[in-house]
Amino acid sequence: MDDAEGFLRQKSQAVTESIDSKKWVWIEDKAEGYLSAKILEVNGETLSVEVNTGQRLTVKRDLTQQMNPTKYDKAEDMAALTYLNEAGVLNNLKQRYFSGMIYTYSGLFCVAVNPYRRLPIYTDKVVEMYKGKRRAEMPPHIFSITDNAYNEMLQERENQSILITGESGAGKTENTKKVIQYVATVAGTGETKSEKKQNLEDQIVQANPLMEAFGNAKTIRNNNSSRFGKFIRVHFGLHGKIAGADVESYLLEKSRVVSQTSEERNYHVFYQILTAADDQMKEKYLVTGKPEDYKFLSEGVARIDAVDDEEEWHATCDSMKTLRFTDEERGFLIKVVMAILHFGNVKFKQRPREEQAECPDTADAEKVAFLLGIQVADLVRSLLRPRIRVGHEYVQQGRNYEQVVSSVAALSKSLYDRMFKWLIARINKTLETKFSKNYFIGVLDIAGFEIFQVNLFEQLSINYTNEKLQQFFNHHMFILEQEEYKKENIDWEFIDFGHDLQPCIDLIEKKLGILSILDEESIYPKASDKTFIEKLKKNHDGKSPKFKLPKMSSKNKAHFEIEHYAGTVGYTVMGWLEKNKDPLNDSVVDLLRKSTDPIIASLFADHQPEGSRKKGSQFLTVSQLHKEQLEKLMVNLRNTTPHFVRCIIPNEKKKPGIIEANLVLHQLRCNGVLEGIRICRKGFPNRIIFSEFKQRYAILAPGAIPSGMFMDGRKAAAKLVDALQLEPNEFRMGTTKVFFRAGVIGRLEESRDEKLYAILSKFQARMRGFLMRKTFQKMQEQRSGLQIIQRNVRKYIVLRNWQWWRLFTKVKPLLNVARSDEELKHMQEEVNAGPNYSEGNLTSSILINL
Ligand SMILES: Nc1ncnc2c1ncn2[C@@H]1O[C@H](COP(=O)(O)OP(=O)(O)OP(=O)(O)O)[C@@H](O)[C@H]1O
Repeated sequence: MDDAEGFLRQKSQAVTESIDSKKWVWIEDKAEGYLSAKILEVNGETLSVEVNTGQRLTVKRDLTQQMNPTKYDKAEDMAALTYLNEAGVLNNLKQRYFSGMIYTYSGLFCVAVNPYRRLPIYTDKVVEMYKGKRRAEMPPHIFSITDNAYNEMLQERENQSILITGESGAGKTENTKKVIQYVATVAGTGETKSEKKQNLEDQIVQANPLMEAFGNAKTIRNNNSSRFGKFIRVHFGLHGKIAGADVESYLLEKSRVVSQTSEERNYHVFYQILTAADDQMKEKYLVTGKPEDYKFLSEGVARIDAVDDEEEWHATCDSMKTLRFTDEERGFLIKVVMAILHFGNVKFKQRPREEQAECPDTADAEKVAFLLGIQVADLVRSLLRPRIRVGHEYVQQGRNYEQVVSSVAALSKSLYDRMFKWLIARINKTLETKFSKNYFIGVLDIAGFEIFQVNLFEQLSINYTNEKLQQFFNHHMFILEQEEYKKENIDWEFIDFGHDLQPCIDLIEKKLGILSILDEESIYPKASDKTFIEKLKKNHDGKSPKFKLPKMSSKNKAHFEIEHYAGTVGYTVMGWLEKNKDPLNDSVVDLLRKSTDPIIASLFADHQPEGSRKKGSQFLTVSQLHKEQLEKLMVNLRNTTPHFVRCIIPNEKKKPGIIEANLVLHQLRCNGVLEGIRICRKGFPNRIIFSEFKQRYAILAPGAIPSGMFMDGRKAAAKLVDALQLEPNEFRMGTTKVFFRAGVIGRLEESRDEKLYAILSKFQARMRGFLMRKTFQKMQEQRSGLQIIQRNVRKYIVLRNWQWWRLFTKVKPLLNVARSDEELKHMQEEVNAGPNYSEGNLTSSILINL
């Protein structure tokens, strides 16, 4: 794994101090989320604890959360935690994040925390490592999710989807790109590319930078924020090779085209073109090259640190080339983008004493007309005095200054929106191939649940989408659980967790629900935001369980509240009817439909002038369009096996290594991770196969399973469960596994730890005794040895000066001398006797003499 290793799985997990989890708890803290505290004393339901900051407190047991034993530290799948609680989940994510491990599983979810730094975990080598590996085999990773989806698609012959959600800046787009990178590498067509022809996988990869140039912008939270949702489907042939792709986009943020806050920017492409424009381009598109010269750009910042817009534009052009855009198509995009800038600069004035605006200087309008292929006089007239239909006749209607300015903004927004949709359709055209398509993997990159200070129509749309996606998740989880329970013949009253969300979804989308009342009011000529609120109250106040009116004291001046699964959100009704109707100046649209540029003419082909909208005709409000698109998405998703990725933004400073606990907790709540845990707790989240259960917990009831004789796993497990005296509601016996409610395994683990502790202490005591006895015996032997030595020494000291002894020591050497004289004589005789010596004899004689 090279460098990647430490960021995926750490071999020897740095278990700090092994703590006894029964003596510790988590207590809530405003700043840190949760603090660890040591229990000093238990008084019934109150605990006196010492917090890790040194502070001593008395807290109610209910307000604390149990701590997981250290062996669960940095758990790769949080569903396995003994105590599934908020504090445990937060702590686990935090510990892993600080160790550089950004991916963690939480049951069906893969949670990804934005590292805000480049990690070496997305290289081709890592792709190779994950190829064909099961989820449990490898550390958590987006590659693992993708690979599993890919293999499941091939094995089960089913379409797959990967749903990536999260707040702005949480890393959705980065992870989406990693999914695409993975499939392009693993399942590429392998076609060689040439100067002229790029291979399909490159085209799919390159679609992203192009969409980002037109659909991404700098926001306070994210320098490259996608201001639209997307569902990218990569199609595969029978043998798993890429056979094409398509993209569906959702809810582009149009308001950004005409105004931004002071720290934000318009879409990247505006700045890219202006910065990269050479003299020839400036002349062709009549632009100055300076963002500050244009009203639609002047409110925000012009540059992003460390981003070179000119370079980015070249990259955008390269992507267009890869995707085979013609010069004409590229020109069309530049023309529309620049025309919008000029449109913002057209100046209008209110005529004194008249409800009529005028355009004193048409220079900018001329540029708009030139670029859009229409006549300037027609454009100005249509803006100032549009033709509207009254009954069967058309009449010219004067417009005041505000009306004209607002219709310029609406036209600019709509022009951009339609151009963006054209761009997506154009990308799809290139990614469409003749290869046969058997399955697909769809990646959904969509904004997560939003709770802001002020929540508007946009928030309702996105929260409604997330409510549907969460229902989809709950339902899916329920199906999987049900399948497992059914397979195991478990006695269990089924609950469809998806139903929990139905009342809220009904409140929004059903007949007489919020969206249908909004639509009704949008058609009614005398309706306003106020009448809409009144109608909402009349239909839902006190009648719908999820609809509430805010308390008078509420700070954010919301008009109504919805109790979503992720929390209660107060919505402020401001311009909702207008946003929903999204009216356009039909006269200008008519002009555009007759543009000399065929692509511009095609943009508004499906537009229906307001006067000609008949009941039951194709005209759709914004909310209807969204609902329709969402329904299509849900149908698509229901036909797939889903995989869920939840991205988390760790802090608002865009910096690595910092976790803002409350921010993370809020997201865990909003993105359904905690909801998933809640569901887990309702069922039997922990399950162990019989043999493992017997092996691990037999120690708790030693006599329960007779040793030395065969007993089948189920029977043995049943006997063991019996002996453990578990409540009937705490477990279920399946056909291969025992299922437990949340927390039961934790208790068993604790008892097992206690038992092991007792056995081990006994064992240790015995061993210590044995060792001590051995040491004692040795010491005793040493003592008697010492005594012998001492006795001898003492004797020697006494003997040393005894006269007889001294005489003996002196005489003894003399005895030796007499003996050696005799030997010498004997040898001499031998020598004299003759030369017949053997070598051995000689040597021994010499040695003796020596
Ligand atoms: N896995 C990652 N590795 C390195 N940096 C990352 C990773 N994920 C996110 N980032 C950093 O965070 C920034 C924001 O991520 P990204 O644009 O994917 O967020 P997002 O959830 O798509 O936000 P938005 O909804 O605003 O588009 C990226 O530009 C990148 O700098």
